[in-house]
Amino acid sequence: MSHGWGYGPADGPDKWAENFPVANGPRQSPINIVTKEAQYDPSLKPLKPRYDPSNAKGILNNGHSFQVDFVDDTDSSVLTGGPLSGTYRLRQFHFHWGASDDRGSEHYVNGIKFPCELHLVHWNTKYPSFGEAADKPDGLAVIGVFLKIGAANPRLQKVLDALDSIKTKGKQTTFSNFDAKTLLPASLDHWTYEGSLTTPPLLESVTWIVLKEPISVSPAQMQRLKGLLLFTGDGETPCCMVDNFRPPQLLKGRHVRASFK
Ligand SMILES: CCCCNCc1ccc(S(N)(=O)=O)cc1
Ligand SMILES: [Zn+2]
Repeated sequence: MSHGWGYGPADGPDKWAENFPVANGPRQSPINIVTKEAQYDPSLKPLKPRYDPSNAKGILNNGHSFQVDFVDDTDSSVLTGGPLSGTYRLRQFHFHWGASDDRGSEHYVNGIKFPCELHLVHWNTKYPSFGEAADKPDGLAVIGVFLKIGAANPRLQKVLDALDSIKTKGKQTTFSNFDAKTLLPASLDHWTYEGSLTTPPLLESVTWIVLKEPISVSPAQMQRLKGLLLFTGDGETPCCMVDNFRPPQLLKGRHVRASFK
């Protein structure tokens, strides 16, 4: 029994507003980033991700992506700087991807799609927990990183190698000693805007920080992502987890700022 939403014709993004009316709200994500309209903001501070590899906890197939979860009961893996005031704790990271390499990312840049997009999810420690922060306008901060087809990325390997043990929905396994910082590109130049979760409950609580520089992924590495299954397996016909991305949403008057000239 799926949790009511997905990415298929019957339960996909065009249907989400039926159960999650905020889908038509004023600050929905993702968006198409039109770089010429992004204003350079010199007041944006350098982005400071400080992650402790020992906080990595587990890896889970949640039925619509897979996520690597982190221990977030102390300030040992945090994000500060950029547009953020205060301290945001790393909670999890996950990916969105396509059935073919011509699509997969959630954000576009000047209409360009990437085959995959990585999201590192953080919550504002002014709130007592992720759950408390998740529905506050300044509750969450997500770093978006584009993946571009090219040379194999050795830093993805440990994550990809773990996928064989979480092939079906609900499966999870331990995943320890992983430095999420190694998934970030050399440059932390970014675009930033106020938006939302890109999956239900689509809460308008996310300060988005989308990095300009992509990281690489090889076609073979992309293939391994596409091998993940949606279903628990028993009885249900297995179906590959692909095209788990929401299309770009209306800006509705929002402005995107750039941290670079
Ligand atoms: C209140 C419970 C919310 C659970 N939902 C988590 C979640 C985190 C990040 C994103 S994303 N794709 O915007 O980074 C979507 C959904
Ligand atoms: Zn995401």
